[in-house]
Amino acid sequence: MESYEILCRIGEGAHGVVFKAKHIQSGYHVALKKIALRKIEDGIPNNILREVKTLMSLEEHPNIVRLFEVFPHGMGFVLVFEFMLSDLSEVLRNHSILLSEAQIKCYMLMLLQGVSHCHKHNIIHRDLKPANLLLSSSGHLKIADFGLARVHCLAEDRPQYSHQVATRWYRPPELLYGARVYDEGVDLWGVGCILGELINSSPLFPGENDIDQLCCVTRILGTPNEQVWPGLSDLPDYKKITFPELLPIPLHKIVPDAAPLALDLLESFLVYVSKRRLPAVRALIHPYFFSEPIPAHHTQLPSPRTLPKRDLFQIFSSAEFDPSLLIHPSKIPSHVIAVTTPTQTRKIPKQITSKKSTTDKNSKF
Ligand SMILES: Nc1ncnc2c1ncn2[C@@H]1O[C@H](COP(=O)(O)OP(=O)(O)OP(=O)(O)O)[C@@H](O)[C@H]1O
Repeated sequence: MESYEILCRIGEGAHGVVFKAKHIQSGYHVALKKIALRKIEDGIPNNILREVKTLMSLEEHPNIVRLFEVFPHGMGFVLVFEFMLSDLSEVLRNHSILLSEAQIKCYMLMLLQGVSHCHKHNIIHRDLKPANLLLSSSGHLKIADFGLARVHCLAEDRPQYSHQVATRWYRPPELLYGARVYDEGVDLWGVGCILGELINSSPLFPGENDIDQLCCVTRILGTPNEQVWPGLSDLPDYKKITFPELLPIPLHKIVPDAAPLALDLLESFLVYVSKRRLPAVRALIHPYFFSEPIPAHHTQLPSPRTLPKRDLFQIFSSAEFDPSLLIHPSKIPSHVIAVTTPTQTRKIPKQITSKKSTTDKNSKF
């Protein structure tokens, strides 16, 4: 730990706190994930073991976050990652950013390159979502959070996997129906959801619970049956859930801003049968990426530095935040508006202002 100087706290995950730190010798910034074990006998949490094993086994790749080292510390240990400024969920939450088609293509290329690298090494990430796609100061997108990743077994007698993986909005239908045997298609569904979200600037399937999640999917793809999805009725939870017979809605009605080739790519990921989803390595040569507008260079992406502070978003969207306490702009004396920027005209209630100042340390920027 003496090699690092802690600069600030970035955030907290299920198993530990993440800090921004400086590697004293090189001056490089890193992210330290401190994992504290409550009792030594409990051992290392499975998620952490998976993350370390997966990242150690993967060859270095520009679109996978780098794990520099792991060392014991106190009652736990520390994972040292390359430091990333932001993540794709922050870009998507920022409504002042309207991504161009060329920029969306650039994000998708980087995502697919990372996914294809994982799949080439038989690793299924199982939790692809915008918050796990970190962005570096140079605009590179890197897949992070391999806590749910596992090595995909190609043998016939494959072990059964947990179906409680992948954050709900990005969870594929086979997992929602309780499948225990699944493949890389799990990640390709997530990739499709992310592409749709980048184009629409809102999630494609924002289910409120697991059943509602399946409803969101069936409303768009139509109610699945044995014809479109052979083997569906054998899935563990198939009989527990019945849906009215719905016909699919053409995707161009759901993603109206998508160009024809973008729709074609999207359609090739969002299919019920996992094996029919377009593999990442083939998606990389889809005509979408070779047609005008060509993908932007990563330096032409919105700079994470220009994104508003993460904590301000968290305050405005938190349960404690009472919008009725905001003063309507028409009620603010004109001289106040004249000297403030648009975001400052939002009057922040006292207790929230103080919350912000305490959490400000957590900001990534
Ligand atoms: N390499 C990194 N650089 C900068 N920030 C990071 C890095 N890795 C993680 N973070 C940030 O640290 C915070 C905690 O991350 P962590 O991976 O521990 O948990 P999580 O993904 O938020 O949740 P969970 O543990 O449930 O998966 C998040 O805000 C994440 O974006």
